[in-house]
Amino acid sequence: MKPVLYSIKSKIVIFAVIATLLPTAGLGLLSFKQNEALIIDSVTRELRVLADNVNRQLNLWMDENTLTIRALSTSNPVIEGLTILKKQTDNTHENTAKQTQSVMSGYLTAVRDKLDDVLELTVFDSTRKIVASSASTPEVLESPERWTHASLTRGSIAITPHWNDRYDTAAFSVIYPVLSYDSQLIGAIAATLDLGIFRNKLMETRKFSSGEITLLDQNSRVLLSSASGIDHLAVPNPHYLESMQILEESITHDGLSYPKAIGLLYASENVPVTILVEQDQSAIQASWMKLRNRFLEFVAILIVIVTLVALYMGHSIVTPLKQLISAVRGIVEGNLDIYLPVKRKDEVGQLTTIFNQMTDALRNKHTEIMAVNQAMQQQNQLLQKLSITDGLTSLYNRAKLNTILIEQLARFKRNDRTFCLLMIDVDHFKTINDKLGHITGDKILITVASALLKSIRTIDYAARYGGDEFMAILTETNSSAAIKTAERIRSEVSAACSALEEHPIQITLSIGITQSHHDDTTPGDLIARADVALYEAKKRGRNRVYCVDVAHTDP
Ligand SMILES: Nc1nc2c(ncn2[C@@H]2O[C@H](COP(=O)(O)OP(=O)(O)OP(=O)(O)O)[C@@H](O)[C@H]2O)c(=O)[nH]1
Repeated sequence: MKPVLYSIKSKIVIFAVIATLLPTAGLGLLSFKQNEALIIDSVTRELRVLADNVNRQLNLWMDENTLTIRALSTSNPVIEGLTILKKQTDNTHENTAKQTQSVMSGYLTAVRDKLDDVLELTVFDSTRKIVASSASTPEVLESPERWTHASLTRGSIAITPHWNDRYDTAAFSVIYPVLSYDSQLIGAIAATLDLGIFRNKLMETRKFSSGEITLLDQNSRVLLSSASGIDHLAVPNPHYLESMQILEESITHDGLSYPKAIGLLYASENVPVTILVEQDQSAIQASWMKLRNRFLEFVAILIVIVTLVALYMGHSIVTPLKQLISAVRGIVEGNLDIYLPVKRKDEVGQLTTIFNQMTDALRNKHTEIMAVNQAMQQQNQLLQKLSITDGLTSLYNRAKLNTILIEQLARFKRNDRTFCLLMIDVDHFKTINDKLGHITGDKILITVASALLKSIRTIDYAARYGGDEFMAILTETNSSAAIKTAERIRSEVSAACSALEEHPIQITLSIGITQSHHDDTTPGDLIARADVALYEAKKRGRNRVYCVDVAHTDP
């Protein structure tokens, strides 16, 4: 049996699977690559929109607070208080100064209490000395050297956002100049804003995206984050610090909010903070993996379907082929009574039809050949019979007689079983012929042959030696028994010829007999002795039997 791999069915299945798998896998890989790029692109776009949104919110928040503090810087209590203090400093009225400071502090406290975003309000005089504050111990602001006269006249100074331990929140201070009614710089007002309040806005913005938003200070430390569990002032990994320089570029990194993230850094316009937006990369990968698994499932199902179809196709080809092979084997073994039912109209059906036609033709030819064979056999048998038979009498002919004598001689030498040869001649047959004609002569010869055959046993042989001469071989018979048989022949023949319907005739026979001798080597030896015996019978007056092997009395 050949390996299964070489069968037509296996080849069809292997081809079908390869033909399905190669293009599907190729297209799948291509589409994965494109999908991956599309997903990353789409996530980056979403993060950019989110960062834009946060930036806008931050600007709005800053604008609102700027308006409020600007309004405060031009409020009467602040301007008048600073004007009074300036004059009192000049005139050194200490009590009045303290009273004015106290009034101003009360005013600032009242204002701060009304503003949710403001943690603390502090007023400085033109020498950058604190004169009033809403806080009992005002925040120590950055070195006053930074807010020089020139810088204040430009509008405002923003102090870098930082974590304020006292208020336990991310704070952001802004300083605005205070001008007198005649536009002289008489001091400044500093507002410390609560960035923590902005977290609610971040959370609102985050509703529209699955990304997390984190605000970083200028040292890349966390000020505020929409994600829970992020410590303030946590320092992101050094990768962030590098990324700070690559603003607006999406990066994949060890995230702050997620183990692996796609993130975007964005510099805020009005507030000196960096906006970091991040999205969980594993979630993106999970959706990609889900897509990949769907694709693999699809490919697996496709391969199963293709394999089943290929198996069915292979089966539909191989099964009829196997039937044909088995039928052809049957024909080779000689069974022509085979018919295969034609169930299909395709090439296999055509092949089956042709096969049936071929077996029909073979059957017909076989029948013809068998008939011819039989006729030939009959002819052969006839020829064989004719070759050993005398045409007129149907007795054995001379050639067969010769063969029988050879066999009998051999047998005699082998078993020492004596046999006798009788040479029989119709007396005066020429005269009969002449008188009655050859046709009647033939009938008489046939009658003599028939009577001869009746007179001997089935184990004996009778032959026509030629003309009116016949031979009889009596097996396992000695001379005396042969003489008796010869006499019986004579009387049988005589009786038969006398009883002929058209020409009853008196027929006599002369018979010469010899027994087998041990020195006989050829049939001729026996025939010669039988001939001598016949001659002697004729000589002694015909119508008698003479045996050379027994003593006869003289006639
Ligand atoms: N009708 C017929 N006659 C045959 C046939 N064969 C030989 N004969 C004739 O048989 C005769 C034989 O005669 P012979 O053998 O000469 O002698 P006979 O007349 O029998 O005389 P004896 O034998 O001496 O008594 C011949 O006339 C042959 O022509 C045959 O097949 N048919």
